[in-house]
Amino acid sequence: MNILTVTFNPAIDQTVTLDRLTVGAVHRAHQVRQNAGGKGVNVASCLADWSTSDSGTPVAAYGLLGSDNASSFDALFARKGIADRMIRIPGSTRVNLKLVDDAGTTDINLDGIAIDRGRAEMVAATLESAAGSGDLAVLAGSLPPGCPPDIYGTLTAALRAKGARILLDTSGLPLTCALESAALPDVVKPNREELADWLGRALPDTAALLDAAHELRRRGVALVVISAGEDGAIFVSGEGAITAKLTIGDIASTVGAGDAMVAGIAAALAEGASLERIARLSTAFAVAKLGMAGPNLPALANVRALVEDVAIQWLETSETKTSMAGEAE
Ligand SMILES: Nc1ncnc2c1ncn2[C@@H]1O[C@H](COP(=O)(O)OP(=O)(O)O)[C@@H](O)[C@H]1O
Ligand SMILES: O=P(O)(O)OC[C@H]1O[C@](O)(COP(=O)(O)O)[C@@H](O)[C@@H]1O
Repeated sequence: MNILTVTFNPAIDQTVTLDRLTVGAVHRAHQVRQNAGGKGVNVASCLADWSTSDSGTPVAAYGLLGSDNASSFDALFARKGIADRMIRIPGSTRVNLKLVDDAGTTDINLDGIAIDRGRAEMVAATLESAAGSGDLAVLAGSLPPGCPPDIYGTLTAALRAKGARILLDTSGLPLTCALESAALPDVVKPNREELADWLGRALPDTAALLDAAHELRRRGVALVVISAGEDGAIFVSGEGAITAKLTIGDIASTVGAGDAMVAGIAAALAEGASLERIARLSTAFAVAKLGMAGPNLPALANVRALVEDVAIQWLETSETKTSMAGEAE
């Protein structure tokens, strides 16, 4: 099997570190760094780090890339052995600003290069011709201006017809369209705020997250993962429901933690893992990435050690759900 990541709207992340961000003030920054990013690119980057392990799976990056500033992407793909299937288009890939101060990270994300339906269809055609039975397609991130907002639903139907499974991580209108499409993804990984936006209600606690996950499961999504930053994440499938969490001391950057988690879910699915292994591996990926500046994993031994440390709590098992349903009858 292969893992195919899809990024219609990649980004170069420019991370500026300063003491305290004050709106309207002049700041002196301590440090600035840039890295090739965007959701599917980050997922591919973490998966490539993991693929040097015994259980690694080949990864290819699909999507669109501005030809005027592609060099950091070229270097990343070459350095990590990621198959580069991104279509170059005229213009510059957006630069997203990440302002890191002692209170956290402030994200300023731009729109991206405007495209027309034809460009989106070119990506779809490349993917359709590459995808095969048992592959996993990771559809990730926002969509650039001009891209049909229902492209993820269209792609899901087409890739499923080729025998691939679909993991979706997006937000806003593309998420709404994908969840209302006739072809639902096999796996979704929204964060708490993205899902709250879609539902139109806050998700303040575990009970609310579990309800929301069940709502998606009833629609037909097999595995629902809702990430909640430092509160960890909830994982719900036919096997039951789990929360998983790991505390970390020093955080280098929270940018890309969700993408690392998606990479961990993909790596676990490639192993044919149980729900608990999915929760452990993806939480370990996310927390391991928090200690790194860009979309990278540390040495594999460190990731494996974190897998053992993840705090798991079972909220439901398939047996408890069946017996509760029986009692209700
Ligand atoms: N401050 C943190 N402490 C511990 N774990 C964290 C922290 N921030 C993120 N994580 C881990 O990374 C995962 C993804 O982070 P989250 O912020 O929810 O995703 P996204 O980047 O998509 O918004 C979380 O579910 C959690 O496991
Ligand atoms: O595609 P979007 O939603 O605009 O997000 C793009 C941004 O998200 C990132 O992929 C990071 O995402 P996460 O922090 O959610 O993992 C950045 O690299 C990028 O700047």
